[in-house]
Amino acid sequence: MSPDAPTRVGVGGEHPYDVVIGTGLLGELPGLLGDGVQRIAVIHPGALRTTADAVRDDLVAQGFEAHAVEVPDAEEAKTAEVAAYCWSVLGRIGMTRSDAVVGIGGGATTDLAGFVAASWLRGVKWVPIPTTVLGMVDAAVGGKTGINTAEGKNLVGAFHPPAGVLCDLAALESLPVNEYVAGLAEVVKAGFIADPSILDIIEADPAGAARPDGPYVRDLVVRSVRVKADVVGADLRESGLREILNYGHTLGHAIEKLERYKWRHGAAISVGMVFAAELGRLAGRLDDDTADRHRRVLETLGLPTSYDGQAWPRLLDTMRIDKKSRGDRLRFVVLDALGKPGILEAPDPQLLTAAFTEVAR
Ligand SMILES: NC(=O)c1ccc[n+]([C@@H]2O[C@H](COP(=O)([O-])OP(=O)(O)OC[C@H]3O[C@@H](n4cnc5c(N)ncnc54)[C@H](O)[C@@H]3O)[C@@H](O)[C@H]2O)c1
Ligand SMILES: O=C(O)C(=O)C[C@@H](O)[C@H](O)[C@H](O)COP(=O)(O)O
Ligand SMILES: [Zn+2]
Repeated sequence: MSPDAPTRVGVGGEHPYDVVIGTGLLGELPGLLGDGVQRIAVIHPGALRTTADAVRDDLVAQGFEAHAVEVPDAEEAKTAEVAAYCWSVLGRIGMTRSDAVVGIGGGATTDLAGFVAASWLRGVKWVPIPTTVLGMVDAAVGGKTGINTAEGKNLVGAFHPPAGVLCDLAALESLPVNEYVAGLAEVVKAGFIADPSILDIIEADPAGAARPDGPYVRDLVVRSVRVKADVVGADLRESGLREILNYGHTLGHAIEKLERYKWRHGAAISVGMVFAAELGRLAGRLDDDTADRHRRVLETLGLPTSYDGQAWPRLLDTMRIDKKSRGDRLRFVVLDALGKPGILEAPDPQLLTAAFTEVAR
């Protein structure tokens, strides 16, 4: 195998597919889309217009009828209004059940594109082409698609696995360093919940790990994708195991909402993971070293690990509508050891407050 050959990570389950990781992958797209596709809607934000146009032109050159559909940037795209705009474009171009959606961009764009694909005609094929590290290692893999509502993050959505995922690492060259670093929070998450070798790589050279053109990009992406693929291949619909991917997200999503989505997702879940580690420690489930390691590794990458102490009542209120909640019972993913996640059911409110005190500033 030549060093530039793409790595393919298989995602199992009812509708298996490949996550292809490498460079110069555009030629792989028709193969992932499979037979029978005539029309393709290429959903993308303005920031990725050049890339989307190149993909569209390439598809047209190969005989497809491809349309670029520009949507607002980042979290602004994850709204019912933007989804409705996309549905209206799909209607106008005559997209049928044998056609397909391609989403090009960060996790926000692929979450929207996947949701549009899941809901249009009750489900058409789609392929995400993630262009952020967060999109590659997490959002584009696993078929969790959705949009936000005024009440909170990702409250409307569907499980709709893609036909394949194209992670072209060359896209990361134009990604601002702060976006790259924010995305590393999900990489660190994969390290804590399942593959500690990820943490070893980062800790051995944090400056190198924090660079989108650094020496560990491919290794970190492949390892994190493997973690995600193993989990979602076994539990697409989050009936159990998949909840571990929500490590740090209960508080993280509440922070995002309070910040009106001006904080990056990765930054919010960075604070959320330190909170979850403190919760695990205070519940007597996680050892001190592993709990402390969270703050250390996240801070060494330049990620935030604290949040406004005054916000606790509002955060607590927002967390009640977290998807892991069951009725009045809050549920949190915590660690029992490195790589051993579990669920903390309905923790005592005093425990929650004590854990938050550890991240409050
Ligand atoms: N579905 C899932 O399983 C899942 C998993 C994790 C996160 N998410 C979601 O993903 C979203 C966060 O994704 P994100 O961190 O990728 O943020 P994002 O999609 O908001 O993108 C961040 C910014 O980077 C820009 N950008 C993207 N690619 C670029 C490139 N190659 N060069 C230059 N600029 C580029 C975007 O235009 C945007 O401004 C959140 O909405 C989160 O809820 C979903
Ligand atoms: O794939 C999953 O499952 C995850 O929980 C991955 C998370 O990183 C991601 O942010 C996801 O969108 C959160 O899902 P939600 O169901 O809590 O909205
Ligand atoms: Zn996430």
